[in-house]
Amino acid sequence: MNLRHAAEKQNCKVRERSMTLLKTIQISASILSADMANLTAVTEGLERDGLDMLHFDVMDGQFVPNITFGMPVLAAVDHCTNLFLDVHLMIADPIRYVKQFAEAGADLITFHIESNSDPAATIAAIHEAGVKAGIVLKPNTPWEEAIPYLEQVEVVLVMTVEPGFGGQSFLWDMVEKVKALRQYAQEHGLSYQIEVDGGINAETAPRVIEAGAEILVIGSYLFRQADPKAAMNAIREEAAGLSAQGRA
Ligand SMILES: O=C(CO)[C@@H](O)[C@H](O)COP(=O)(O)O
Ligand SMILES: [Fe+2]
Repeated sequence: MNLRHAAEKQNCKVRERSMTLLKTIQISASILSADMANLTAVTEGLERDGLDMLHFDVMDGQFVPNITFGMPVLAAVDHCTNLFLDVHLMIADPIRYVKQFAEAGADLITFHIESNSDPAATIAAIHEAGVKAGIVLKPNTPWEEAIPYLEQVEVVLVMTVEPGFGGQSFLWDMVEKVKALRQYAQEHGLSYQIEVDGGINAETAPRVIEAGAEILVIGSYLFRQADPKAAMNAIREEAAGLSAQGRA
């Protein structure tokens, strides 16, 4: 019995997942900062609050110094939510696990260009599994290294902290990287979306939105909020304001 079948045995609601990768700001909540003992309740609360995606930070203790969770946690959450599941693989050899994460319910799989897997083959494997694909760039990796893959991916994830841990401070230099990737997409008629991850909060969100980011991963800031719905809406309103001014 595969993971999907195992999880289907749980009496969770039937998925009716909408395609959420639209040209609007999307908030992806990093469950790294969530109360893991109450993940189902946390997920249901955020879904009610209008969250767009759930972000799974998968770490293997090799590619990054931390270890988190894998397919079983994803599969369990998948069958209890309609939210779009955004899986960020911080693992040494992502291509080995693509099929398993797809079966566990991933809607988007992003992997690091700095990992050991061949990027083109990994993107192809993700697409073959019926999942959207994205490449991730660490802060010190020049954005130009992504150029050979930009026609193939749906998402480019710009790390705005060093991968490995939640709760770090935003690296302001990364705003220029987002701008460069947005400009490249415009100049070449490409449709990938730019996701940013790390240190996103009410102060940094407007700056990355202005630069061209459309998917914001938010962990510690969101889970610190007494009213996450209000916090998400404030960021969306700010984005709408920037857009109305022609700044986003
Ligand atoms: O991928 C990572 C860290 O490696 C992130 O997804 C963080 O978990 C985001 O957390 P905050 O910086 O928002 O607390
Ligand atoms: Fe992440």
